[in-house]
Amino acid sequence: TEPLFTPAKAGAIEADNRIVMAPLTRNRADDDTGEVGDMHVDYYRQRAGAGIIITEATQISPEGKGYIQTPGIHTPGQAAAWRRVTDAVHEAGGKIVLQLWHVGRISHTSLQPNGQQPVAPSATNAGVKTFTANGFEATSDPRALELVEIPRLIADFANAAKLAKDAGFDGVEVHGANGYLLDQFLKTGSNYRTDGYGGPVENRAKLLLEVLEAVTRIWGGDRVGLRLSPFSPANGSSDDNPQETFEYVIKELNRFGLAYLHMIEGATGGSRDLEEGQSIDKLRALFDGPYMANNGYDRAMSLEAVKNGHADFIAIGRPFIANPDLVERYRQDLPIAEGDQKTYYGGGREGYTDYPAYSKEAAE
Ligand SMILES: C=C(C(=O)O)c1ccccc1
Repeated sequence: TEPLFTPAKAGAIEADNRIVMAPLTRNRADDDTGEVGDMHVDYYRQRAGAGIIITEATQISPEGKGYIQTPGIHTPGQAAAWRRVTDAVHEAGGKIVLQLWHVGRISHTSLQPNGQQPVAPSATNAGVKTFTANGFEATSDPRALELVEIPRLIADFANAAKLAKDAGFDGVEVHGANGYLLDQFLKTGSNYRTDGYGGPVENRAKLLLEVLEAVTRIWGGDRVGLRLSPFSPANGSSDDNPQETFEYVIKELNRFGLAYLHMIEGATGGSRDLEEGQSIDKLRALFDGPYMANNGYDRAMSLEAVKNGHADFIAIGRPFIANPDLVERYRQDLPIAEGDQKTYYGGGREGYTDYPAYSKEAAE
């Protein structure tokens, strides 16, 4: 058997195969309650063939929300709604972890409690757009978090991690990528703080490490993953020296005994090319635990990357939209269906739960 289809452990999480369903925002949660519903139960159950499912990004607090209709994990009602999803995935023999998300400055006042400003390490607008009830809108000017607010922010991550445990997940993934709050603190293009959380990389990495401390205390390191995007410009993120920044961060991760490191290799959903002096392999070599590679992997690349030892797991996103049985299709080398981009974000069951598993008839 191809190593890609053999069982593996991501810390304490036992996976039937090495193919992971990557987080995919689909904007179909109830916008008022932040709760998932019946169609999420079907959507995730249909995809339980993945070795591990990572849920769509899920905000840890009202302040951590940055788009319409993204789900939350900060109220008992949201946890109860997610419990229906995890029960269904487990019944179908799958494993599922929840991605803990705080958007930071990638938000809009209309999405914030009391129409307040989004929060960030510094009062610098990302200069990108987000989706609100009025469609695509420029992100609002954020305010800089006060030093005294940091403990409450860490407590919000801990509260969400606890609720995710109550909801029956097999683990959680901390979202440290794609220009959201934790990535905003890590990178020099968004963190201009002059206190202990800004300036040298040791300071810029402090919040991420304190969040990991809090979340692993609840879950144990072996059920906590972390997603990073060192070289991605997503959501207006940038760093003067990402290779240096992330070599430091990854070395610091090893003390937590994490379930896995989920690495976006290159630009999120885009080019895998790196600049002179940048090396994914160097970063990968610094991490002691299971390595989950992401960004543009197709069947051939996935087979190769696991076989040659580059990765223990391959996280694949968009192909899972229209191929609920992607693992089976890769196993048998069957045709891969294309998803309809018009129904990627927002809407109902169309383009969400109505993609069928492969069948000969449909293919003819
Ligand atoms: C959570 C996201 C990410 O990590 O990029 C996201 C958000 C909105 C649209 C696509 C992706």
